[in-house]
Amino acid sequence: MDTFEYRNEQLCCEEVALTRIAEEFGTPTYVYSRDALERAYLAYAEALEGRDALVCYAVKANSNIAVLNVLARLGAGFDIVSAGELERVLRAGGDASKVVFSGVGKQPYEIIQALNAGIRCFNIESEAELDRVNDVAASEGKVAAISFRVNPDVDAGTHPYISTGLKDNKFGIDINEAVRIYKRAAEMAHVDIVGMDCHIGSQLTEVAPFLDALDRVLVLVDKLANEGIVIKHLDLGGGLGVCYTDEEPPTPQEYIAAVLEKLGDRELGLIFEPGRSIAANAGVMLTRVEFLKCTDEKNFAIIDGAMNDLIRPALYSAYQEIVPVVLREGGEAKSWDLVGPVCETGDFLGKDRELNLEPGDLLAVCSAGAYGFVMASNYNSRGRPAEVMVDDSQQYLIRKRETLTDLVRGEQLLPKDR
Ligand SMILES: Cc1ncc(COP(=O)(O)O)c(C=O)c1O
Ligand SMILES: N[C@@H](CCCC[NH3+])C(=O)O
Repeated sequence: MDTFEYRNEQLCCEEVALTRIAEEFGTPTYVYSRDALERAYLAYAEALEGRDALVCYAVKANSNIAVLNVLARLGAGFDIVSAGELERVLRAGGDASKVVFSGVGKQPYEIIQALNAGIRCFNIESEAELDRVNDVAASEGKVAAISFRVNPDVDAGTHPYISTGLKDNKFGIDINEAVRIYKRAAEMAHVDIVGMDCHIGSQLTEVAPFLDALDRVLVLVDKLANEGIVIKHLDLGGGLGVCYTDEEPPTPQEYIAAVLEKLGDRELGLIFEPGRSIAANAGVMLTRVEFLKCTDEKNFAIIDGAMNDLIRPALYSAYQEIVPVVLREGGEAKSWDLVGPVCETGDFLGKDRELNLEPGDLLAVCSAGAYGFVMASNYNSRGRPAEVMVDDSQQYLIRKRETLTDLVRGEQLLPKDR
């Protein structure tokens, strides 16, 4: 079954017509399919069956606790980048011992929280961060399990803003410095070296850059072994791309098969941190056409979803398919720019889209399950959208639309006498 498909001219998510969701919860609203999330996670888990391996879903891609809970119930681990994400994982019933903590700027309070929760491993991204983790663990009377994120200096062939494995990116330690830094860490009393990780970028559509990075990382694993430092697990990060339009990225099965082939009979535990490839195509954002405005130059469809709700088109010129929720007979398709109500010229969700539109039409912005709601903001004092999870023929509100009260929560006026 395709997750999102037309039945009787109506776009459905699993067994639920999206018009029903718009009627009940309004627009803009994010809609996720439980089944699609589960299938995407299981594609990784099943490809790794029988191995010492963990699939740590990258929480940043979609951190709604209902989404995390669906994955936790399947036994997923989680890749976090903040204390906030750890809190979400724990509230969602995630197992702390399957959590890895990535990110270049972990704060002392975040390290303490993660140590006390009993996470599996800190993915350390600099020498200064190594010192901090060791000091904080010492002050807590603990030993932190650590891995270094190595920057292998390979070109992931993706958008420059989401490429992370090049020398001039801020991520990870320089691969040429790694032996020295690992040796320093081995001398420290409050860290325990367990792994090595790398993550070279996001939305990769070829296996080759992953394998290039793996080659370089394996050379390092062997060099360390010669120094008596044993790497127990390799964490290859996330990054596998999805189809937004006509991309043909490898499937998780193909990607993992290629990795396993390269690893041969090495005894290394494996961790993956997929985000986008689990969540992106499990979700759409519903939005409604408010007005149509045609000039000599352009046809604008003004919709109720905007860059604050879904920033990828404005930020990366990302293309996401936009399709009608109800297919219309009659009328003609024209080319439209789909623009939101935010006061920015860059506020568009799609440009030059051939659509047959009338005011009031519902549209679905596709592939919006990852890096959608999580990157939403309150810019222009717009409340963030609702989120709904579909499970077979049921729809569940998993995050309420923000109200005007939510918008000013935590703010206060200066005292009257000032
Ligand atoms: C360290 C790390 N792990 C995992 C991910 C998830 O990546 P993706 O959503 O491309 O799978 C990211 C984001 O790119 C990341 O920075
Ligand atoms: N937010 C990005 C991906 C960033 C990946 C996080 N390291 C996107 O929408 O494509």
